Amino acid sequence: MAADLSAEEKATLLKNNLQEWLGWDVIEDVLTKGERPVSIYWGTATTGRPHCGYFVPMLKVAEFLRAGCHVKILLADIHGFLDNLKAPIELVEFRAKYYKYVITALLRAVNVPIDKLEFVLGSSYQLSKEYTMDLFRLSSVVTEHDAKKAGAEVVKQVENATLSGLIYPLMQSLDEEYLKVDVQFGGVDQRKIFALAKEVLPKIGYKTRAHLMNPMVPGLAGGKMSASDPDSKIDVLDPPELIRKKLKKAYAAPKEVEGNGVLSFCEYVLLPASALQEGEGKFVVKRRDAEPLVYTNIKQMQKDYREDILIPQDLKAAVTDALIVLLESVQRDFQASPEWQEVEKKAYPPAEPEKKKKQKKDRGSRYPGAAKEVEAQPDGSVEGKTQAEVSLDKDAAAALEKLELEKKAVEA
Ligand SMILES: N[C@@H](Cc1ccc(O)cc1)C(=O)O
Repeated sequence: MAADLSAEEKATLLKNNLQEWLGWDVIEDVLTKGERPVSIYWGTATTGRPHCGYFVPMLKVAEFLRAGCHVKILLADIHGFLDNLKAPIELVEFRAKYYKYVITALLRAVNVPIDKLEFVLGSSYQLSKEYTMDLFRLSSVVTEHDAKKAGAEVVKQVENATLSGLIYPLMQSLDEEYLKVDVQFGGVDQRKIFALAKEVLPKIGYKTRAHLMNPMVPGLAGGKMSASDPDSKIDVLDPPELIRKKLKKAYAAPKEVEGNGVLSFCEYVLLPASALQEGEGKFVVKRRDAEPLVYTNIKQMQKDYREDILIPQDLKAAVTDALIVLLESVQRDFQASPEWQEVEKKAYPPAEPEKKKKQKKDRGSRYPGAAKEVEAQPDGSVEGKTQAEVSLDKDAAAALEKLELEKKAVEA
């Protein structure tokens, strides 16, 4: 398929739906020479459950593959560790496995052939002697100030921040060299890390790469994505009824195109996904008392939406149906894979039993303060930690306990 695309057509595909790119000449060079495919990587820190928003970078990955690129997906387990110090590395590794299953299933759901896709686990090379020494070399040419600035939009910003947040952007820069790619792809939130990589790799004798950036797409459900509101994200394993419920709450004000997550999902996922299948993207919106609306591009959708021809209710219903179909495919893969199910249990152990056990113990405690310690606020936060952080701690504790038990079982 890619063989019949000209260098120009490939460039158009690569740039489609991007917000920004840096160092395009690097790509241009490889494309015009035409001797080998452009190689690109996208990295993801393996932390919380990947949600529907992951379709957005995946559709870009699909376009890269279609343009004949060699694509690597970095399952950045060590970055997950650096960003969530509470999570033991074993847990983060299980999450990396879980991410691999999800990403593969998302790509399958949009019919992307993944033979030219390569998964790389961060810890498989980031602990080598060479990498470690290069990290030290980088740390000797990057100031604390610049490392901190680079991570500002990506690394979790906390009080009494640890050194891990400074190591994170350095490693992300180094990954470009070790993954032997021409390009790093990511959201525009990665921009400052990309700029750091561009500047500092030559200082330790490596070449600079090109950087491609996706816009930040508003969340599908709810107004803002919020950790304390579980309804603000749609998990890839959410059942249809829950998807319907969450999408009902989605923010889609009549005639308002800006910040409209439902329209954005059409622009960055549903239209490109159908374009991959049929050559030309097509999205159909059924209406109660009128002919269906058929769209092949987002401009027309936005225009109709502004003019209230395409109304929120019909748009939401159509997106809900399309999403349910996509996720049905993902969930079928999940049901068919006992290995994936096993990994899911280990990567995200249910926090509930842990909580009950703790409270029971605390009730009998001799220390009156102890029971209060685990009391959650209405928003799920505990002692200044957000609900997400709290459940991460619980996940981590539960997972660690399980691992210990398993280790003991193996030893016995
Ligand atoms: N910073 C990326 C993850 C990442 C980690 C390492 C990389 O080399 C690339 C990307 C994120 O926000 O998820």
